[in-house]
Amino acid sequence: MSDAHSPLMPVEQALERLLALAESTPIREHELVDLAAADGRVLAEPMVAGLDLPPWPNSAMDGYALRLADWQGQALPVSQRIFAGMAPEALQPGTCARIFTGAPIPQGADTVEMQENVSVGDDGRVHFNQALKVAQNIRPQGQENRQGETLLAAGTQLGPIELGLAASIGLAQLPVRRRPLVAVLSTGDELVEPGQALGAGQIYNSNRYLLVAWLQRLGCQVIDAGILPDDLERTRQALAELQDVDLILSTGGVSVGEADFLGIALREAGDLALWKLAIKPGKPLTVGEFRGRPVIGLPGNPASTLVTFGLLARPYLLRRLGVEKVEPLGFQVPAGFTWGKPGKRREFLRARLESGRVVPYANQSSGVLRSAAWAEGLAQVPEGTTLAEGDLVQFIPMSELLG
Ligand SMILES: Nc1nc2c(c(=O)[nH]1)N[C@H]1C(S)=C(S)[C@@H](COP(=O)(O)OP(=O)(O)OC[C@H]3O[C@@H](n4cnc5c(N)ncnc54)[C@H](O)[C@@H]3O)O[C@H]1N2
Ligand code: MOO
Repeated sequence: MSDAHSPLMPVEQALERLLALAESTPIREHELVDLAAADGRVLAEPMVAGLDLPPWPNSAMDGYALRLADWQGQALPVSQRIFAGMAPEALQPGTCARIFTGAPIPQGADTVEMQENVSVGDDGRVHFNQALKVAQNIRPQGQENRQGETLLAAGTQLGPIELGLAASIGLAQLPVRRRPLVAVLSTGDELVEPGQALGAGQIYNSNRYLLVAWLQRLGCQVIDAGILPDDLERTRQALAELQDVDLILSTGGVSVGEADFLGIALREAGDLALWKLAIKPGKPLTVGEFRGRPVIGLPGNPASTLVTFGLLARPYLLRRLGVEKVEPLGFQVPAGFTWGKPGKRREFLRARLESGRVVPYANQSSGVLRSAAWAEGLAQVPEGTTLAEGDLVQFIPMSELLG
């Protein structure tokens, strides 16, 4: 437990602790899934090529294949036509073969000339108009990979590129870690589901939709536990219904308010710590366990939910699945703004790139989710610093966080 006067925890330390927790509760079970269903899943074993790719030398151009040693400048007759998908015969000595892109090079040929550089005589013979070099325009067998090579490490997050690569070596299914089962809880008597009428003092529950969609992108199976009422007994009942989940992920009720029934109910049968992080938005974060199940409680302000999930809960979940590289890629961009007052917390500004400079959304309140919809990424203003225009700031594209 930390009190109001304890120092704020640097985000690096929070991440380190969460990753250590993740490594102590890995989700190891595997399943085989069809490629078409494997997007967003995490590879459970190294992906090893069972064949050379390409499996045979093939033409990189539409043109003519010949054996360079057979050619002393004379026109060559065409002895066969080879389309992609055909199995050619060996090249007859003293001839060339008409060949198309992707078609196998016939045995005996070692050079391909593109059709733009030849002329075909009335007798059908092919005149090669330029100097030729052996192996030109030929994609050699195994140029992409050799049989037995590991193409993807275990722990790789699968996306369109990895799935294309798996297909290219003929794999129809891949072994992946099972989907983490995550229960999403929203807390707050003020919350109403979209589609319903708003009463006095009520707002729509936006965090639930943000998190459910995001978790699904990360390959999680989500139990949507809905909105918890600000009522201790009903909160206890709702928690009791969560069986065998890998993570209880809540939003709201983690600050110092008086209606933190989720926190009370979780503590009765678990162990929770309230961290105060040196980041803005996203200062309060609850971390612990309930009946042996891990719990992460994110702050309720929507931009705080976004930042803490993206910077902390996402890497935590990925590490539980064995993903090594869990931190988002960022790069340095000149600031298109000034920052006059050094802060105690590192600011993660919802920002855009305009003419190569970082421009923050005008209203950075943690209650304003629109700031993130407008933004292309998060720009970091380190704690204790001021910034002049043109100073470099770290920028994390939103796309790095969302998958
Ligand atoms: N006295 C103090 N007050 C607050 C502190 C503090 O240190 N001392 N910290 C502030 C910071 S920073 C944050 S962040 C918030 C965190 O609040 P909680 O996580 O306890 O969340 P709530 O109080 O339940 O809600 C905050 C805010 O977000 C709205 N909300 C909550 N859930 C949702 C949802 N599912 N969809 C949309 N909006 C949601 C809620 O209505 C509140 O407006 O505490 C500060 N206070
Ligand atoms: O940390 Mo809170 O998220 O600043 O509003």
